[in-house]
Amino acid sequence: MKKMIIADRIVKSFGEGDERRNVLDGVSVEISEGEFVAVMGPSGSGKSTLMFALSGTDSVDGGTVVFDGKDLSSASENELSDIRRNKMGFVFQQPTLLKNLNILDNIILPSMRDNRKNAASISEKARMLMKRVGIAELENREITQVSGGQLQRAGICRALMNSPKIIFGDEPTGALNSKSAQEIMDLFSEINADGTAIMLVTHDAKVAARTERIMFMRDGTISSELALPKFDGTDLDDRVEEVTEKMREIGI
Ligand SMILES: Nc1ncnc2c1ncn2[C@@H]1O[C@H](COP(=O)(O)OP(=O)(O)OP(=O)(O)O)[C@@H](O)[C@H]1O
Repeated sequence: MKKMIIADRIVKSFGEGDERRNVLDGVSVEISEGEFVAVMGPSGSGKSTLMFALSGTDSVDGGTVVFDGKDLSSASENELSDIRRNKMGFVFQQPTLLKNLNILDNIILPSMRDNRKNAASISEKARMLMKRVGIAELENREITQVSGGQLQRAGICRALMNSPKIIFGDEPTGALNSKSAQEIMDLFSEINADGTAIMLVTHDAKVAARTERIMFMRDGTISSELALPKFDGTDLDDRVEEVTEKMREIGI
């Protein structure tokens, strides 16, 4: 598969003077088109920082990140926001939806700001996605009138509006009960089966077990990886056991 992200020895530091330290300490990562990967590791090991660096959300202090052939460190702010808007989708633990807008309007808002498409086709696409993720009947609901799982489905719709090449998820199931979390993971598996790459930061072995490669971070580096076959929906318990065993082995 063609490489979509090639990060070479990236360094990201925070703090001043003696306090300054490398939160990413020379990390090299490659993610292929259509790949489904997870990043695990202890709190503070640099997982979210890695995600923000690979997505061009944050600049790096050393090394390079090439996304879809473009070196992000030489891209202008406009180019970066263009790439993020058109080629990447973001899903967070708590979807950042606006209280005074209904579900549909929240989903279409970022696309509406981008004037290149017309409102009717944007709404049509949003309704198609809402149907696909099982929230078609909720388009007029306020965001306070739906469950956490339904809200996350809306967040996923919003992330899919521009048909991204990759979805970055930072603990996307972290605020959900286990049933909703598994349903959201079913949805991610389907989205990935359609060809969209997904990178999830997670503490949850059940989430990571759905992916095909887990990168384990420690102190700003990737200390080990675990490769798994593509998930076909059948052997989740065995996969979770394999991931849990690996976590035990490396002391997470
Ligand atoms: N903007 C920032 N300014 C200063 N320090 C930061 C900043 N962002 C992250 N850090 C520090 O970098 C380290 C790594 O943070 P990061 O959020 O990447 O960890 P993580 O592995 O995702 O942790 P968690 O599992 O708790 O979310 C932490 O020590 C954090 O305090």
